[in-house]
Amino acid sequence: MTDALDAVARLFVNDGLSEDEIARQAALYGPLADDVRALIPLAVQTRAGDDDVRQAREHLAAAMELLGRTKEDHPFGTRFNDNGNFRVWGNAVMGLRNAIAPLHRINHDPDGRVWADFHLHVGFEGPAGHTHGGVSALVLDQLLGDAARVGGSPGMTGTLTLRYRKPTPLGDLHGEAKLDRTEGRKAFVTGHISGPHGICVEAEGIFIKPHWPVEDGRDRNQTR
Ligand SMILES: CCCCCCCC/C=C\CCCCCCCC(=O)SCCNC(=O)CCNC(=O)[C@H](O)C(C)(C)COP(=O)(O)OP(=O)(O)OC[C@H]1O[C@@H](n2cnc3c(N)ncnc32)[C@H](O)[C@@H]1OP(=O)(O)O
Repeated sequence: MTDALDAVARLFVNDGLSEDEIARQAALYGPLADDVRALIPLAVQTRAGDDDVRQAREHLAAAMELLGRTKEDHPFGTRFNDNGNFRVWGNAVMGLRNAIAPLHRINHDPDGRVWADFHLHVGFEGPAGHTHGGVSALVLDQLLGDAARVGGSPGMTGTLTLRYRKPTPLGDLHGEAKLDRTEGRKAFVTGHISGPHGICVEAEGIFIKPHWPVEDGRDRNQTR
């Protein structure tokens, strides 16, 4: 195992938390991330003047001082308990504790399709008024990877190919993905993002199951 893969495995931890404790932490830290998320478009759009911005920054500095008093010194990783309650709370796309994560929830249909309705605020802008192409790739990487996992072939992204068919607006969007087939350790997955005027980005991905044993979390809860 390489050092990098070793680090992935080390952050894959059964922390033995009770369901009550997980619920307590979700109720405590989820709203904190929501508040920070709400700040991002405000930083882009506020018209506040010198005094208000200075005051707001003092409040934020005080909040950062409070929050920084005790903290972990490593990324969140993947945590789970004996019930198979998996948590990826630091995940960039759907982490409950991650303020940049645009997805609240990924839904799983019985036929293996995974999908999410989500909202991209102005902090995700690329071309004027539209979604940054890298953000579409970010969301599709997660959706396609989750479809591979749900289909029983969890893996790292080997190749992700995108076709940007038309500009993706900001705002309310839909994304979905489905496992097409597997070949050995490779899972071939397709998906897309659509907006009010149809499909904007199509994706094909190859997800490769690492050599080391992976607990895939299939048929288990995976909370944001
Ligand atoms: C303990 C925890 C473990 C967790 C594991 C994941 C579980 C996921 C669960 C839930 C997912 C939820 C959703 C997540 C979504 C987000 C995912 C990301 O963002 S992942 C970050 C970006 N991706 C990387 O950083 C990969 C970096 N690359 C690598 O680590 C390796 O290159 C890896 C694992 C992709 C392949 O390495 P090899 O050593 O296993 O590959 P070789 O043995 O050489 O090849 C195996 C087969 O795959 C093909 N292959 C190899 N690399 C390929 C590639 N890049 N694209 C296409 N095919 C490739 C080869 O041609 C070969 O095919 P032939 O068996 O001969 O037919």
